[in-house]
Amino acid sequence: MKPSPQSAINAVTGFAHLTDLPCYELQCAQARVIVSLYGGHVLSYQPRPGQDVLWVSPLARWHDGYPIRGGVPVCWPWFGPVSTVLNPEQQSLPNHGLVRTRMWSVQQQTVTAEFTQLTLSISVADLPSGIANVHSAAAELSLTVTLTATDLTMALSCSSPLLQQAALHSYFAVTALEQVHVAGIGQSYLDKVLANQLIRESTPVTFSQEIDRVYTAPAPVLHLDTGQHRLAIAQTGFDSTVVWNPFVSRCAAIADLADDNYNAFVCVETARLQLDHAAPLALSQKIGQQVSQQKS
Ligand SMILES: O=P(O)(O)OC[C@H]1O[C@H](O)[C@H](O)[C@@H](O)[C@@H]1O
Repeated sequence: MKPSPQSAINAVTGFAHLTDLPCYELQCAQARVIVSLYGGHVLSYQPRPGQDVLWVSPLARWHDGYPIRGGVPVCWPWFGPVSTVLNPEQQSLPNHGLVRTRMWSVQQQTVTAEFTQLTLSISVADLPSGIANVHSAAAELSLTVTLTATDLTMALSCSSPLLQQAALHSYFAVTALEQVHVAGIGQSYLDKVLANQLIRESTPVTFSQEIDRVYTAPAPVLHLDTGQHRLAIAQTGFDSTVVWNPFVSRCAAIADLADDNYNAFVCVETARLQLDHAAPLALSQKIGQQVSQQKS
């Protein structure tokens, strides 16, 4: 099929202040996405010019082993501090897995009039023994980013039946933190601020304190009002959704966040966290605007 002049994929260098970062730019109609090869990391999603749905920290770095703060980090094959189930030898291993700080390669590019799609992949051979005992060869992880005129889908997959966790750790830009609303997230969560206490609460999540929650029964489609956008976040292959905002004191303690940056984002993270059995991974998050309620 002859590609539409409005759909394209181009290699570009740099995004915002990360001027030497190798990236790809996807376009479809008015929509635009930037994907970094470092981390296999979506950095920007503009459904229309000038309106970024995602947020990247002005202090984000990518050299010296830093994961990029913002966008959509890929957490794999564990989430948060590594579990001793995956890491029985208790090696010193980074938060959120191994692939946020590695270079990925381009596997496939597809450009049509209806969508633009880029697949990145990475091969990981140095899995800790709790994963490698189940599957000793290198594991292949791929991220397929599909942009249409109306939505962005990120699909993370690993066909090996591994004991594996994963998350698409999206940082959404917000304009008024106190008005941010997440609908469909459910009423039960493990509160990481309270040592993983299980809480059941019928009131909606609000962001007036540090929030770090693993929601255990979220709906397949969440609705996020960021103040600027009303977004539908569709999830597949997940067992949890993590909601995070560091608020004042935790934000001040994080080196690659400015002190007031907690006001600028909330994370809504589509996650698979179970460690009960080894299985292939197919996790996706699709971000679309609720057109009927879109704010100008
Ligand atoms: O600082 P990072 O390793 O990027 O993690 C940032 C945050 O990610 C998730 O939201 C976790 O639930 C939080 O506990 C963690 O603080």
